[in-house]
Order: sequence, then structure tokens, then C-alpha cells
Amino acid sequence: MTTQVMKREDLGISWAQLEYPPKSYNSGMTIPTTANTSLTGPLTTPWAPDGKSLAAHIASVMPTPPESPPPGRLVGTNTDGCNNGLIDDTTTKLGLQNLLRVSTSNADRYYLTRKCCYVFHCMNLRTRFNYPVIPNSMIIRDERVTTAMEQVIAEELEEKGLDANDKKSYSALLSKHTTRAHRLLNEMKSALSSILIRITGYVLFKVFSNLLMSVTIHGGQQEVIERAAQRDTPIIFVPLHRSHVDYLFVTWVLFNRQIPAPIVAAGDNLRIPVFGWLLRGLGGFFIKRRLESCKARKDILYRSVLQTYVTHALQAGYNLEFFIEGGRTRTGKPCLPKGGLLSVIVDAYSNGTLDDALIVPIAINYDRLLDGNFIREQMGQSKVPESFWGAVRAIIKVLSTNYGHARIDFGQPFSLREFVQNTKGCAPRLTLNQSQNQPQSEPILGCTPPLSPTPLSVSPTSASDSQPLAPLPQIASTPLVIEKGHQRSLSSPSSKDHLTLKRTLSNPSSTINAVNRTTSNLHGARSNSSLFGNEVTEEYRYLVKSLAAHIVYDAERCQAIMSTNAIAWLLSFVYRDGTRLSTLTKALDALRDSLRTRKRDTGFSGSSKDVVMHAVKLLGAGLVRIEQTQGSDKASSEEADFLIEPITLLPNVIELNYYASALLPVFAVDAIVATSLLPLIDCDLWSYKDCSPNCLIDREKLIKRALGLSGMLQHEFLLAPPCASLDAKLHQSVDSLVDMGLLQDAGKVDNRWSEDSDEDDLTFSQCYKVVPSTSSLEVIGAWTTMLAPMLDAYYCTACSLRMLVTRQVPDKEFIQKTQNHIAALVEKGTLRYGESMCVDPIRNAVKFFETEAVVESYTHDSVRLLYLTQEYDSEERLSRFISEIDSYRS
Ligand SMILES: O=P(O)(O)OC[C@H](O)CO
Repeated sequence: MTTQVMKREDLGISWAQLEYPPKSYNSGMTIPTTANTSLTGPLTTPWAPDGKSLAAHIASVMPTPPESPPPGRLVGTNTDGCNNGLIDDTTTKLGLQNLLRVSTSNADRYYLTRKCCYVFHCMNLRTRFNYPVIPNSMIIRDERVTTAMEQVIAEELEEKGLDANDKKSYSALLSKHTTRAHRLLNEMKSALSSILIRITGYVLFKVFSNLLMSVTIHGGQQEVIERAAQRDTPIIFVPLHRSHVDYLFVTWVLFNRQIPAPIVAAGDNLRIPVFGWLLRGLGGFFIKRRLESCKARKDILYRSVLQTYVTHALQAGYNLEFFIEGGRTRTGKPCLPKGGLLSVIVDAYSNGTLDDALIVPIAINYDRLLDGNFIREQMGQSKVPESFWGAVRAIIKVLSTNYGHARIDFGQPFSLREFVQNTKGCAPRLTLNQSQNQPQSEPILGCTPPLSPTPLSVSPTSASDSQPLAPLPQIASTPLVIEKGHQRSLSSPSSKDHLTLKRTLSNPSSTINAVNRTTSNLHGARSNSSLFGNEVTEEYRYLVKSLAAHIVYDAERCQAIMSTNAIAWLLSFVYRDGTRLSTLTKALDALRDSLRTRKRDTGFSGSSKDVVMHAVKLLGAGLVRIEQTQGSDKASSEEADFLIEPITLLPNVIELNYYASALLPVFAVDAIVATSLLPLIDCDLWSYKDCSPNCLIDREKLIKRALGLSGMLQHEFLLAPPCASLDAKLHQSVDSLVDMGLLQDAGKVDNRWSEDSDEDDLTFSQCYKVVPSTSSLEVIGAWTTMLAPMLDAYYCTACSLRMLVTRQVPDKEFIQKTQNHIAALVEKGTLRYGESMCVDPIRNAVKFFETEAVVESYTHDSVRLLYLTQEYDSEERLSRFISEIDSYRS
């Protein structure tokens, strides 16, 4: 099958003509107006560092006048409709603030005060907080560490064939492992310094004001965090990870609000000379990168030291920050969560050492990434390790560049205790036996009987999607609604998850849920013990997985879409062959409306024409080509039109795709439904534009197919949080196609005799007639094109499985050969999208094949070998599987 190439200009279709989005989306909903208070409102006596008037300065630093700033509301999934006592009218009314604008208590008439406003600002901030020192001895003597040490010693004595009662050998080993525990702790622990935070805070003002046009954050969100910090409960900040700069941003924001800095989990790859020391002084503590790996799991001493350190720090009153995705996203869309540090926190809560914590999902987004790009790694080359000189070179390189705007969004804080209490009743009725102190007979709190897939109108998520945000009721009064599918998946061993998913692809009647999707990422899925050595129950696993999924889902939802994301998306998926500035401007207007109705913030404001020009400039000539069209009047730039064209050649297109991908999660469900619809229609919709081909669509069949495709893309997207029904989301998306006019009600048909029906099927199912209009085709085209590169990658990876027939191949070789194959097809023009060769979708396809029990793997001499399972180890079976994957490509 070749990729469908749609030339919309030839068809006379224009994205901008479109009535978009369909009216049904959150109809009647209004965006909370924080409006013009944003950059000018909340600051009492602000001035620009160079003494210009504020308005003039804003005009010079913003791409457009701030006529309609994005709302910057607090987003929460399980907490939508919950207040936590942190939100009130004040927080919802505050607007966006540019952190680079500072104010002091003096008027701006003094030259020195104006010139040195950052110095005065930083001097006036309170940074001297009580950062208690946690003595090493307290951690090393902790029961958890001593128990781990005894276990390690016993194992070593046994390994060496020594007598377990031999005191001399025992004390020699005790001293060896105690020294190691001290070393591990010293390498790990942070050394928060108030002075360093103040100095770095000032330096960051200077650096960021040179590199960035603004660093924007919503005043209400800051206010909520400030209120949360006044409580006795530790705060756990969990940002999505895009850049190394993320490490600095949260601490810097808190410094500006005079909130104590958190300790921040950093990968030990960042423990490099000077920068490692700096990071440690700013609160960084270093952990091994792959906590989930077998090697790290086996190092029980390391695990016990880490867990004890984090637990003691939380007990001592430190706030914590960690990146739940592990590394930075290479694709531009969030990675599925890792459970490592989250399970430490859940452990600490469940064994009673931590009474509660407030969890704050965070999203940070940049017009342009300061770290460069991930082209190299996506092309299959290995990552260049961090080093001192590498960091220095990178800093020198970025200093002379403009990176546009940056935006930080804090999600709504939610209580760990309330989350656990609400979730406990929904998982299998097993006890959390993490602690001996915990009463085993503890009643299951918040026990909500598992419900059948929740009608959209009553699920917490849907409620939040269709209602204004404030005021929000208390969390405790809103029990989480967990659907049946979750309980099923938990009550079965992980191997059965394979069956669930396998069924989904072939007969996807079971609901795929977010918990299943994170299975392979958390705890290594098949282990029966937690990352930190405790025997875990299914309930515990469920808890960590659903908490992780909630955090990532919430963080993604609060992420603001930057101008470069929007323009890269339009150029990648709507105007891949290029278009005029005027058309792109109208398309951006439509996209902005669509984002607004989906309650998504944008990190830009003002006229779309200016936003397009700003984004095109930032994306640069390597990603977007711009030229003035012939006949434009050069003299009057107002009238001048330009031709704007994306560079779709490899490798540049990979970077463009990175920026476009921030919008993928926003439209993922719709894209899945649209992509599922096309193969169910016998005819080519585009040739029936504005006509009515004689074909009917069965709603249930469409949903089943969409569920199958959702299952296939389970490693790409978190489509719904664990408390919501994916099924309902898909139904909502089908409704939107009806509202759009693409589907017209054709009544119910008797499906008793249809070949797919089984005895339990509904007798009648809803059918729709397909009526493609110009505008609906435009939307369908964009959504299907959005998934096309990914589906091509999955299909080509499935084809590559042929190289595994009767043999084993190292996974690196398998991926490399698949990439080469895709690159060759792109070169020949058989495949349209160069980004299909990125390593991420290929890896995810392999993960999916493993989930489907098509492929298995084992590690030998540190090499991971892939092979086909017995069931698929033949050309014929494999071909059938490949055609099944192919059938999802439109
Ligand atoms: O994206 P990576 O893999 O370079 O990792 C970034 C992490 O912040 C390292 O701690």
C-alpha cells in the first residue's frame, strides 16, 4: 500500500474556509476571561529593565500586542470539579505575567533602580528558608537501609561459601557495604544553598532576558502554589520534560514567589564538573538513570538508600520535584510515565512515613528549544553524553540566539491521600501490605463499586470538558469513577494484559485503558516486587500506574501550545506543499478557535499574521522556507503576501515534526476516529466532495475499529486518564463528525445477521450516511495526515518482522534496518513522510508487537535479542498480522 498523497489546493479545499471546530465541541462553554489584565495588570509598578515604558517594552518583546492573552487556567483531571481550598475568585481572575518584568516598591524615577532592577528584585526576595540538614547517619542507620545491608551481606557470604556466623567476615562485609552506602548517599544527595539560589536567580534573570522574549506564567497558578506552600504538606512538582532548562525554571519561579526550593531528582548523567555542583546547590539530587532496569532493581542497597533519602527529605519538610517521563521527550509529545520515584512516594505514604503530599503536574513549553534538536538520536545515532566542555559549548552557542517565548503552566494541585483513598476502592480488594505498621484490616476507603463504562455526561473528565472551570468543589466529595475494564486488567496477572490487548486488535470490544497502556513502563510490568524491593499487591501497582497516568495526562492538558507548535502543525499536516501567508493566517485563526473550545491555552496572542511571521522566523530557514510572492507590492508590507513552505526533506523534517507533535495529543482521539472511518468506507471520499456516496457507517463498528487503533497506539498517547472512559471519548468524537455534517443519521439497522455480531451484540445499531463537504474533508484530511507518518512506521516495522522468521536479531540492528528501509522508501517516493523513520515510533511499534505476543525478547551479554513467538514464526501468520496493521492506514 502506498501512502495517499492529498493535494488539497488541487481539490480547491482550504483549511481556512472551514467552519472549524464543529459546533458541538463544548458548546456553550466560554473561556475564563483573564483578559487584558495579563501583562499589564498584576504588576503594580513595573518597568522594563532598559527604562522604556512598559507598553513600549511589551510591544518590542511580544510578537503581537497582548490583546487577548490565553487564560492560563488551572487544569486537573481527577480534580476537575475539586477545589482543595486553594482556588478562589482571586486566583481565577489573575492574568498572565511575564516573569522577566519585575517590580520593586520604589517608583521608576531613579536611574539606578531602573538599571539594576533585577539586582534589587533579587535582593528583596526572601530566600533564607530552613533547609534542614539530613545527617548521613540518620539515613544509613534507617531500618530499611540496615535490612538491605544485611540481605546483601548474607547473599555475599553465601556466594563466597563463607559461614554466616563468622563474625570476622561479617564485620568486614558490614564495613565494606557501610562505606558503599555512605558513598552512594554522598554522590546522591542535594546541598540546597539559599545564597546560590539567590545568585543563580539573578543570573537567570540576566540570561533569560537575553535569550527569551518572555517567560510567562499565570498569576493565579502562582498564587495557588503559594497557598499550597503555606500548608504543612510537602509539595511534589512533576513537570513534563522538554529541556535541561526545565531544571532551572521551577526553582526560579518559586524563588520569585519566595517559596522554598524543592529537591530535584536529576539523572546521574548530569553529575558533571561544575554544573553538577551547581545543580546540587540548587537542590538537585542524582539518581541512576534506569531505575527500572534489572541491574538497578537488583541493587537493593542503592534502592534502599534512595528511598530512605527521599522519605527523610519529605518528612523533614522538603518539597520534591522529579521528571516522571525519565528523560526529555524526543518526539515533542509526552512520553509515557516511568514509575520509579512515584513508587517511592506511594511507598512512603502507604507505610505511614508520609501523611500526605500535594502533587502538582507542570508543563513547560518553549517557542524554540534551547537544547538544540533531537534529530541525531531520532535518526538512530546514540546520544552524546553530557560533559563539562559540551555544556560550555552549548551555553556559548545559545547565548547569541533568540529563542522566543517560554511558558510555564502549573496544573491543579491534588492530594496524594485523597487520590489513594479514592482509588483504593476501585482496585482489587487486596491490602496495601507495604508496612507492618499498617493495619491489614483497614477498611477500603472511598469504595466506589466499579461502574460500567461511564456515560460521558457523568464522568469527571467529561464534566470538566463541558463546563466552566470555577468554582471547583472539594476533591473528597468527588469519588473517582473507574470503569470495569480497569478492574479486569488488574485482577489478572500481567501476562493476561497481552490477551486483553490482543483481543483489542482483532476484536477490540474491550476498552483499552490508560492503566494498561502504562503497564510496560512501570515496574517492568512482569516483576512481582516493587522497584524498591517490597512485595506489592495488584492494588499497589494499580495505584502507582493510575497516579502516573493522571499526572502525565493532567500535565499535558495544561501545556500551552506555542506559536511554533501551531505553525509547524499546520505546515506538516495541512499545508505540507506550502501555502500563502494569507491562507496560513486564516488557518491559524481557525486552529486557535479550535484550541480555545478545547480549553487549551496558547502561548501567544495578537494577530495571527504576526504570530505566523514570528513562528516562521523562529523555526528558521532550515525548517520553513518563506519567499515573497510575485506581484506583491514590496513597498506596502501590509499588503505583501508570502509563500510559506515547510522543508520536508530528511533530516530537517524531524525537527519540524518535533514542534508539530505538541498538538498530537490534543487531536489524537479525533484523528483515531477519522483514521478508523476511512477504511470502513468503500469509496474515496475526496472524489465525492459535496456529494453523497451511497455508503453507510455502523457506529458500533467504527467505535470497535477506533478502539483497535487506540490499542495499537497505546505507547504513543495517553488518550484518557484511568478514571475516564476511552469508549466515551471515542463516542464523543463520532458525535463531532455528526455535528460537522460528515455523518448523517440514517436510523438504526438490524445487525443480527451481520458477520461481526455475536449473541450478546445489540440487535440494532446506529448507522450514518457519509456526506463529505469541503470543510469536513479538510478536517478529516488534517487528522488522518497527522497519524499517517506514525502508521507508516508501524507498518514498515511490521514488514521488518520478516527478518526475524526463524532467527533472532539484536534490537538495535532490527531498528537500524527498519530505519534504512523506511528512508529508502521515502527516497523513492513510496512513502511520503520522512519523519516515519524516527526511532521512537519504530521502538513503540516493537513494544506493541511484544504486547500482542508477536515478538519476544531476551538479553544476552547486554544485547537485547528479538525473535518471533512460535505462533507468528511463519511467513503466512506474519503476513496476516502485517495486513492487519496495514488495514489501519487510510
Ligand atoms: O533527555 P536525557 O536522556 O538527556 O535526560 C535528561 C534528564 O534530565 C537527565 O537527568
